Amino acid sequence: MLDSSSSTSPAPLLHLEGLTRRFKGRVAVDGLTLSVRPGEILGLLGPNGAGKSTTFQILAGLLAPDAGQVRFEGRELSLSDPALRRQMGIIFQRGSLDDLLTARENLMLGARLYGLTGERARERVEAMLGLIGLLDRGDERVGTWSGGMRRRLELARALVHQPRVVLMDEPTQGLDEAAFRTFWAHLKRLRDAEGITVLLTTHRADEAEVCDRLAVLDAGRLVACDTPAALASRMGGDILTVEASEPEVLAREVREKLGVDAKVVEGKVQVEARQGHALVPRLVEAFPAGRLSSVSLRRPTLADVFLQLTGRALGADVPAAEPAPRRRR
Ligand SMILES: Nc1ncnc2c1ncn2[C@@H]1O[C@H](COP(=O)(O)OP(=O)(O)OP(=O)(O)O)[C@@H](O)[C@H]1O
Repeated sequence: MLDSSSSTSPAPLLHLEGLTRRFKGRVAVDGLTLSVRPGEILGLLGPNGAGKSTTFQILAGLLAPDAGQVRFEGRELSLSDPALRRQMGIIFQRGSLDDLLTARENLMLGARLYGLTGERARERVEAMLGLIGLLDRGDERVGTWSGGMRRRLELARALVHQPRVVLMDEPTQGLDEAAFRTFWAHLKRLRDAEGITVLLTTHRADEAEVCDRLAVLDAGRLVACDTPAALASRMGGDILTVEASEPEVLAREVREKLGVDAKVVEGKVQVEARQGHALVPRLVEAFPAGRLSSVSLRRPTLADVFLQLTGRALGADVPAAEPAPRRRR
């Protein structure tokens, strides 16, 4: 079962059933079935080309699926249905703020687009500015703002009409570590304050770690869906990484001499081992001085989980001409 956490789950707010989209015969999204629970932050995780943006665009009503359906609170809805649109807030990968307007004006514009006017609109604009910690900056034009402040404002604008679901396509793309952390602190605060459900796309392992659940996509297919902790626990133990001048040769020798499964990942020899610390001295003893440039040990990340699930690094693109691999279990 791909969605291994579904048995105890509440009724889904949003349910995708067999969503499929092809481009010139090539399948970008391949029979995607996925439930998003009320109040959760669900991340669609996968490398470039996995089908995340295509899924986002289908849900945002920008692209028609070739097959499949979407249910909102159990009702089948067309993705262009205004009733569904009003329940959604959307943040696109490329920002869409008006640089010549102030933060308040940008939010007011967002409110008006969804039919909010007068005192109600003003109340929502002020509440949103407060929740993203920018109340005292509201009268500044946003053209000069940092990437992190702009993303927070986009988040506030997506929520100004009180949607139930927020869709975000790579929301923290290009943000530095500090801006990334601040964005997520505000996202979680807004989720709690407004009771929203969030579906986002990401290819960042650090962003995947902070989602409540992850749907792992590879070549348009769902390969796993679970909490980050449950996915990480699928890895047997520690990750030992060895840098050396001839990694392929070293990996073969490590397999032969130590009887462990060593492979080359992004130019370094990598071994997954239950007792990683016990392997370090064996490794150093087995190879003469100078063969190994460095040896390091760490806990597995979601990038390692992705590699194990798909045989592909999260940072790598899905090759355009490659036929979709067979589904793994
Ligand atoms: N408009 C299009 N025309 C043709 N092929 C497309 C189009 N949009 C997406 N594709 C192809 O569909 C596949 C999935 O792309 P998609 O953009 O959904 O992946 P992604 O996981 O979002 O990657 P990225 O993070 O790079 O956006 C890729 O092979 C891509 O080249």
